[in-house]
Amino acid sequence: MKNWKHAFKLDPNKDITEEEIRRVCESGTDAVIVGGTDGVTFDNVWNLFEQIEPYDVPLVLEISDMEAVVPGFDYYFVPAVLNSKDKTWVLDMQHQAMKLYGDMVEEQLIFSEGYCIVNEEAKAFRKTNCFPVTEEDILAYARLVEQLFPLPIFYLEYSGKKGDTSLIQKVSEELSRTQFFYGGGIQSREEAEEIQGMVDTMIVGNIIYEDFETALQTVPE
Ligand SMILES: CC(C)=CCC/C(C)=C/CC/C(C)=C/CC/C(C)=C/CC/C(C)=C/CC/C(C)=C/CC/C(C)=C/COP(=O)(O)OP(=O)(O)O
Ligand SMILES: O=P(O)(O)OC[C@@H](O)CO
Ligand SMILES: [Mg+2]
Repeated sequence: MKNWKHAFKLDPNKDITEEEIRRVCESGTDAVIVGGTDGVTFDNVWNLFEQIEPYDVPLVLEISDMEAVVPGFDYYFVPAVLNSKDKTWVLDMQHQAMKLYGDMVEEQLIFSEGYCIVNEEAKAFRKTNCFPVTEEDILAYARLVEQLFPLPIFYLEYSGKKGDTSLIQKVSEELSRTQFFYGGGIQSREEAEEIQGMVDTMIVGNIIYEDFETALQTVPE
């Protein structure tokens, strides 16, 4: 996982053809993450799982709903939304889930992600009742995840919008042990190349559903 440069995020609540799934899995991406903010159910996660599982690519479930935890994935990522106003999204959901699934959790398979959601228009920002963050806030969250908590992954989430590259670079400089995930608004090979050098892992989501051929071009050669 440390060496993942690129991952596609497939949304269980969006339509994708079998042929597109094949091309995503064989694109050369380092991983496929299944995750979304709304309309994620056991059935639609299972449906994607069954279609992706036959391929060799590492397969991750990013859990966004306790009812939609499907067994069999290679890894499980659990978000904690650091800039949420509600403790629910930072700790309580995870606490509740540990009551339900705690005895099934295999430590090697589960990774927590410290999310900082920057784009105020993003569904996840609204759903998890986030407060707007300044550059100073973001850098402090990165330090928190690196030095104080620490968590294995810091996820700078712009979902739907491209982030500020000078800020991405500054975040990168704060992180050494923590894996730096960036996601949001990557819509071309050029944008992917620009961001690639600054982050450990870039996540490409919506463009898969908007312009499939361009999405495939975001995979580094
Ligand atoms: C049975 C079995 C195999 C068990 C395995 C055990 C296991 C791994 C248990 C896990 C236990 C656990 C700790 C679960 C976590 C529970 C949970 C629900 C936590 C809350 C997660 C959370 C904070 C979700 C909030 C939403 C969020 C941050 C989602 C991330 C994805 C994201 C931002 C997607 C982008 O949004 P999108 O939907 O694409 O938006 P657009 O449509 O606008 O594009
Ligand atoms: O959908 P986009 O904007 O590519 O963002 C990817 C990912 O960070 C969403 O969680
Ligand atoms: Mg999306």
